[in-house]
Amino acid sequence: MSHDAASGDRRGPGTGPDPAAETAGPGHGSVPIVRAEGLTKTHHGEGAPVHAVRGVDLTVRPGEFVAVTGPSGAGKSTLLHLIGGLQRPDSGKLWLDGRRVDEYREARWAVLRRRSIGVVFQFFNLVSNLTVADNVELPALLAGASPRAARESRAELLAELGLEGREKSMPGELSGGEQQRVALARALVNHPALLLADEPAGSLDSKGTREVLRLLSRFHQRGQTILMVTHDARMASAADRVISFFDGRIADDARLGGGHRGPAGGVSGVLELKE
Ligand SMILES: Nc1ncnc2c1ncn2[C@@H]1O[C@H](COP(=O)(O)OP(=O)(O)OP(=O)(O)O)[C@@H](O)[C@H]1O
Repeated sequence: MSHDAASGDRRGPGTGPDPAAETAGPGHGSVPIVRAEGLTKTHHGEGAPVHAVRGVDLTVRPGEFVAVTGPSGAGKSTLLHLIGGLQRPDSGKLWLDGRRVDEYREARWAVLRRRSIGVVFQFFNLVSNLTVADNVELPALLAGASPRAARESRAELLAELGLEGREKSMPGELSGGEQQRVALARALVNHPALLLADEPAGSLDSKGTREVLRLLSRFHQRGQTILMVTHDARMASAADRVISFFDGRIADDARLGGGHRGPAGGVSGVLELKE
């Protein structure tokens, strides 16, 4: 990562440092991985405009596992897409690891996502004509890893995710649960500061759901920051914070007592966003 976020980016208002980070101070936690202020997004489809996200303020600190739940159409996926730069907000500000990103153009977002944000979707979105190994190695190579390093990271992750021996399989030959584990490996291969998961078990049976839940919890316990959209109360209960989203707004934001509470501060230097 450049030193922008850590030292304060002085390039002007469009790229300035997160004021929350500047005022955080010792004992108040480290630089948030995500900070959104007044984010809004309206979709203009066939019918009337849909106000999917209506002024969201949100801070996610390093190591947190945050679940966003709410009824269908509440705007959960839109919020996730705004945070991952897959859609642009109409207004509001967004900082990732202290760096102002809402005005980034697509090329810059692409670099940021490749290096620092892992994304898993409900329907896996694997490249169907690439092997499992190539699906996982590709983002590492695109991010500049040597072929050898990409191979090593892929082997380590696939072993960890119980997919040893499936390297040469094509995605279509795997079960849904296995495909989602490959998608998880792909999302994590560049050690992203932030993992975004949009209904990661939404198309899996109960065994696949348990498996994804177990893996997300394991990565979280090692310090992985996760923001997950889910309908599933059991999935949400694995998080240490649950945000209820309703009609484009945060209706409730609750910390769960039992789950692992990620390191509240001091790890930004480890889990920093790389650009
Ligand atoms: N690209 C789009 N064009 C037009 N309308 C959209 C678009 N994407 C989402 N919407 C609408 O915006 C609203 C919020 O959608 P979104 O997918 O963010 O909600 P959600 O809470 O994730 O729903 P679900 O749980 O069903 O996935 C819905 O009414 C949806 O139909």
